[in-house]
Amino acid sequence: MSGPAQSRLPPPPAAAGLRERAPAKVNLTLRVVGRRADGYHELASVVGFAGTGDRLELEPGPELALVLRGPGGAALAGEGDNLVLRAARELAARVPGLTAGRFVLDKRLPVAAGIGGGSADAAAALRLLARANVLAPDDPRLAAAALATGSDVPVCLAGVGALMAGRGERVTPLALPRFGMVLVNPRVPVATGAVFAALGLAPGAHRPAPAVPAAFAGRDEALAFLRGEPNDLEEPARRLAPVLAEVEAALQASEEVRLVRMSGSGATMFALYDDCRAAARAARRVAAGRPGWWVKSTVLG
Ligand SMILES: C[C@@](CO)(OP(=O)(O)O)[C@H](O)COP(=O)(O)OP(=O)(O)OC[C@H]1O[C@@H](n2ccc(N)nc2=O)[C@H](O)[C@@H]1O
Ligand SMILES: Nc1ncnc2c1ncn2[C@@H]1O[C@H](COP(=O)(O)OP(=O)(O)O)[C@@H](O)[C@H]1O
Repeated sequence: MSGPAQSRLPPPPAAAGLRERAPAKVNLTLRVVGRRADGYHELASVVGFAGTGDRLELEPGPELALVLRGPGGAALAGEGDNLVLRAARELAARVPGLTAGRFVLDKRLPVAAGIGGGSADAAAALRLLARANVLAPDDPRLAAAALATGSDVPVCLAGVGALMAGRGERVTPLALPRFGMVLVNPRVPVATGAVFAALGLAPGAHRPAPAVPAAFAGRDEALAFLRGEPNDLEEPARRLAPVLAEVEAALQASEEVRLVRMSGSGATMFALYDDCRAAARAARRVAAGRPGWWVKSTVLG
């Protein structure tokens, strides 16, 4: 594999390559249960995946390259290293002779939004490289490359509902009921590190980890659990992004909504509904008169 190149134009011809979806990650709960000596925080988070996300293609070949497309492609083009390239390099460092190739990222998710868009892209890159190089999905080098790329990449690599623990390296699958869901991002980017810093937890601190059921009997049982387990990053994120109060109010205005909460370090908020039609109705109402916000009606699970 030779050095990476990153470009936006010209658009490539239709790739005859491999394709993967990179779904948005949603932290349904997020408890910060400690802070390690290295500064990272220990988490306990129930994570689900949306029916919406980015899309990534790979044309296998000797060169590592990335082409950015889609509504969010331009914004990322000016940035330094993309997480797709970082993940590929982390895997190449662990798999001698890895065949890489040209990635084409269709960037649809808002960036720095608490829904792990970059982590989902990195995980999709690892899945594509695994397919191109005939690596087993449980090859430990994939897990190691995922964690070296970012704390959220292991759960995105699993790509199923899960309890995420530690810095993000412990992922235990957890079947979640299906919900209609609306994601709203007010287009205010929030840096993950800044939100953890604003939490102000002392190094070495410990809090009790929540007891998480092994399974949920249905939506009502899941909601009863979720309502009792908040997102500990929501309060510091609200201080950094006061617009979150407006987002919450807009989502709470629907009579059909079952739960409204922030995902990850924000500023995307999610709302859950019993079905897709209720979610679509709510999304239309929230989007009306707010052209600057990203509002997406989708599903959880
Ligand atoms: C908060 C979460 C919840 O799922 O999601 P996002 O809001 O980013 O989507 C994740 O833990 C984010 O994971 P990720 O975005 O991969 O974070 P990383 O790149 O590893 O770390 C970014 C920075 O966040 C802080 N960080 C991250 C994870 C963690 N468990 N403890 C931390 O303290 C550190 O300051 C680190 O330098
Ligand atoms: N493919 C990518 N998609 C999104 N962000 C990326 C990507 N590659 C690198 N980044 C960088 O990673 C940071 C975190 O992005 P993202 O994963 O969208 O946010 P979050 O961790 O809050 O969910 C961004 O600020 C951006 O600079």
